[in-house]
Amino acid sequence: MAYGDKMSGVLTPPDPLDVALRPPEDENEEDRSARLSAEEDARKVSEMIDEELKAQERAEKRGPKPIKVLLLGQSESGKSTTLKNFQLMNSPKAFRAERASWRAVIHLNVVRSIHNILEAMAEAQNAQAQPSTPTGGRPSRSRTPSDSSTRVYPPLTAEHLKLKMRLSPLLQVEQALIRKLTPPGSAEFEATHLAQASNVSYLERIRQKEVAVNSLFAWKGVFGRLLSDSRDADSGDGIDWNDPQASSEVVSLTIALLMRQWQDPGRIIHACGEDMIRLWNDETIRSLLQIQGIRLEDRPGFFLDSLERVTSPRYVPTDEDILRARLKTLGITEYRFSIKEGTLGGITRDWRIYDVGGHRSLRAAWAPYFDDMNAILFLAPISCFDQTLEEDPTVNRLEDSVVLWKTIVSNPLLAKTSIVLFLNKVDIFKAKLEAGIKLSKYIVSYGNRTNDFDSTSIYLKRKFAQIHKERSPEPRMFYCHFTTVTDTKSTQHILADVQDTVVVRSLKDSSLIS
Ligand SMILES: Nc1nc2c(ncn2[C@@H]2O[C@H](COP(=O)(O)OP(=O)(O)OP(=O)(O)O)[C@@H](O)[C@H]2O)c(=O)[nH]1
Ligand SMILES: [Mg+2]
Repeated sequence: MAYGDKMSGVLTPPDPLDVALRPPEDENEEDRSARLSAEEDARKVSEMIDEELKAQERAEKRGPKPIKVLLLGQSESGKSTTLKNFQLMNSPKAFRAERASWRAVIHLNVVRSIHNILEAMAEAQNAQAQPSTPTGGRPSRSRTPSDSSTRVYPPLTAEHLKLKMRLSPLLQVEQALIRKLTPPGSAEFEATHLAQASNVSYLERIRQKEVAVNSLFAWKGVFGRLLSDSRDADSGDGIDWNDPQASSEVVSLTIALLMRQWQDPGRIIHACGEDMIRLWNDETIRSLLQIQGIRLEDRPGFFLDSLERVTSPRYVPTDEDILRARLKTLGITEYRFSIKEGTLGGITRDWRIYDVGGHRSLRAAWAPYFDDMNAILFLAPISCFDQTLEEDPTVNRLEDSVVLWKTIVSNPLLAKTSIVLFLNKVDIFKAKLEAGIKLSKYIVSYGNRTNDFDSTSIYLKRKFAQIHKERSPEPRMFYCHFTTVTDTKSTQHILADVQDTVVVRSLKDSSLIS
């Protein structure tokens, strides 16, 4: 019997740990004393580690409480982008170690934009196919019920339709990326719910569909491997993607086969790169998008102007790319870091930044965090003055931010909390004003004041300041910054300022300084 309980006759496997640790049967005296001395050393190291952990625990109990900051604002206001700036400032190495994961998100953003274009082409094709509409190269009229009976489209050529066909495998890439990002239970397609609740057109619902990721799911880990895999992806597939001879049918079929074979959707995105560039630079396509009122360049996660770079097999996202990448937040993300406060004799303070989802359906989850925060960083994207909420197309986005601001500043649980306002997306705001979009058309109270940045920004800042003054349960300072949080340089400057303000306030509260 190799092992077991001889008395009962029942075989029980030997404890593998015991077997591994048991001294060899033929151990001599010299080996034995060497082994005992090594065991003694290991015991001492283990005790030292235990002692260090206990000391750390005691220091944490004695030391100052961590500073807690909660990021608030409507969906797409820039909360997660601000969190990324905090990470880039305070843990740049860890931030950059996650580049590979962001590459997948950026690819998803690219595919999403192409998907939007393909849908717009399909709508124009439908219009061209209407029996009562003249075809054969003459402009056609869309007669879909939702909108568009008066739209006149330029005709799509056979070349456009070939491009569309060759790019169709990207829809499978989109699904593959989404599946990786959002395994069952980790996220949801919000638009699936919206679609039933609202009466927006099918096309509009497709455009609204957006991937959201739950912070509980470690999605970044899923993509960690892909970057290194794709680095040496150039060889070995037997296909020369630069060969101009390759016919579209072969490319299309090959891509479909490779979809099954390859785990990295980046390869297919690379294979479709030239076609995507051709599609995006095509004048007919541009005017077709314009007719449908689609401005992809104003949407979050826009990378079509950098296609050559982001579809290259060796693409590694830059810091700016990561800040521009769009992934909607579900749940709550906590980010921890420490800062040495030089002015106070080198005390190290722990910081915790909390990022939440800003979609209306997620705002109920904010309240439990209110009673324990040192500061709220509230983001109001002022560029949205001419847009409506995705979750309720009857509500103006800026109006939603103002109402939300009122609710936050008047909340009694936050009476003693510092609130810092970021009037965000200043770059897009300026571009809209320069393009002649009038603030007064949407914010009627603005009246006939000049439509330049100075007047409009002062007006909006005053509105927010007034609400802050009138609605705060107790008097408190109004901190406000005009921001473009995708611009790391200016944002880090502002965040350093905010960090100082919050520290000073927290020290005043704990009476360490007066
Ligand atoms: N141009 C420009 N884009 C911005 C700015 N701030 C944020 N964005 C972009 O807007 C998109 C949305 O930003 P997020 O930070 O994901 O928004 P959020 O508030 O976290 O949104 P939820 O997670 O849905 O609540 C991202 O693609 C950002 O890159 C800005 O100041 N200028
Ligand atoms: Mg977010």
